[in-house]
Amino acid sequence: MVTTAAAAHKPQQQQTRVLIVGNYCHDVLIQDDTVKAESLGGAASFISNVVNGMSIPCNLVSKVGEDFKYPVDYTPIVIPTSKTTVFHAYFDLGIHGNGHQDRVLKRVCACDPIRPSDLPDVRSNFGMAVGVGGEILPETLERMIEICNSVFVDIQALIRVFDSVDGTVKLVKLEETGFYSMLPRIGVLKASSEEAVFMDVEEVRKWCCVVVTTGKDGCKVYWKDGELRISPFSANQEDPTGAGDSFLGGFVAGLVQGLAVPDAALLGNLFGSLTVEQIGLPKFDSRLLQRVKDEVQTRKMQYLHCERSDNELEFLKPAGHEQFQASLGSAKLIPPCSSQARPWTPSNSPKETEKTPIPHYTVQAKLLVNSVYEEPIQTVEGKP
Ligand SMILES: Nc1ncnc2c1ncn2[C@@H]1O[C@H](COP(=O)(O)OP(=O)(O)OP(=O)(O)O)[C@@H](O)[C@H]1O
Ligand SMILES: O[C@H]1[C@H](O)[C@@H](O)[C@H](O)[C@@H](O)[C@H]1O
Repeated sequence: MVTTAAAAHKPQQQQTRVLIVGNYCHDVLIQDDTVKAESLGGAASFISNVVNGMSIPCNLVSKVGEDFKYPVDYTPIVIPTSKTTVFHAYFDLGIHGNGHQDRVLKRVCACDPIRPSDLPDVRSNFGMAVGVGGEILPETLERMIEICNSVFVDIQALIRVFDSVDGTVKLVKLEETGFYSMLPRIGVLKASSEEAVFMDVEEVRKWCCVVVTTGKDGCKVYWKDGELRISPFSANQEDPTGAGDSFLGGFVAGLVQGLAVPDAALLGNLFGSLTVEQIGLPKFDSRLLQRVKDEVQTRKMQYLHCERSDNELEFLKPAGHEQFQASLGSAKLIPPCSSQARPWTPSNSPKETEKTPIPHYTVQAKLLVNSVYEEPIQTVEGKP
């Protein structure tokens, strides 16, 4: 893996494998002025969901307020003087501003930033800077670079700014942020295709690996000397929320287990495709997860016949990549252990007369159909 000079000089303490840094949040999905669903959100929750699903040990640093309302595997830091970060996602088809194709996001509450002193005093193999609401500060990323062998960054943690009146998420150019000079010391920068236009990919790829996710078309990996398109898996999209986060979780899960970049990106595409098929935080079927883990083990055995370096990202497609893709694709076809009712989705917006039963699609999300939701939707903290 990419090892930074700073990391190489640190005393080798016990390592946890993956350190995820970013705030949990409350997601509210809205269409036609109605709350359609609420879910645990934040890139940290989607990524840990995948990494845990793949049985990879990790540690997570997140801040929430006392109003935080979901059960989670990694206890967040509770800030008594702050509220949990809240995002409202508007799926109204009429809204297409600000480069968002499928939804407009508004941050209506923001919890405190994560500071260097909040990070554990223990080395990690992979650090993931995955903020959603501006909680990753330049000094936080600096500290992550010091304590992690390789740092993966979601560009959304770096380039989001928030409208001072209604919290609408806007993006700024990466060069204009205080993070730009750190690029040579990070391992991978991940962006969606909408976010990628806010950086000069040709410039950034000279410094670190760039992965651009392209929705139903999969993703593209750029590095100094080359680029590769990685094929998608087909999916019936219900809700795009968190697809990029789950992609990053799958990608890192693959790399942690020693897969080459193209194979790890396939795993990212797989988890991205599984995520868009459910609303909010997805619940992965246990048989599917087992099969994916088995396929990864089989793939690793195939690597034993190839000469590979242990401390650098391997970019070239290893022999058998297409077979690995087919195996993961067939894992996706395993019927789920239990069938699920079809919930509300941005694309199948329910008619007034439809009475959809409330489905139990994930333990950590609840669905409000033609809502009996009584609290007013806030557009900005403290304002109706
Ligand atoms: N409709 C789809 N069909 C199949 N795979 C998809 C689909 N949408 C997304 N994916 C997978 O998920 C990955 C991430 O999707 P996308 O590029 O939309 O990220 P994103 O815009 O960052 O998502 P979000 O902001 O909602 O987390 C893609 O690279 C792809 O592998
Ligand atoms: O839960 C979601 C998810 O993490 C998205 O990737 C992010 O863009 C949103 O801000 C967040 O509310």
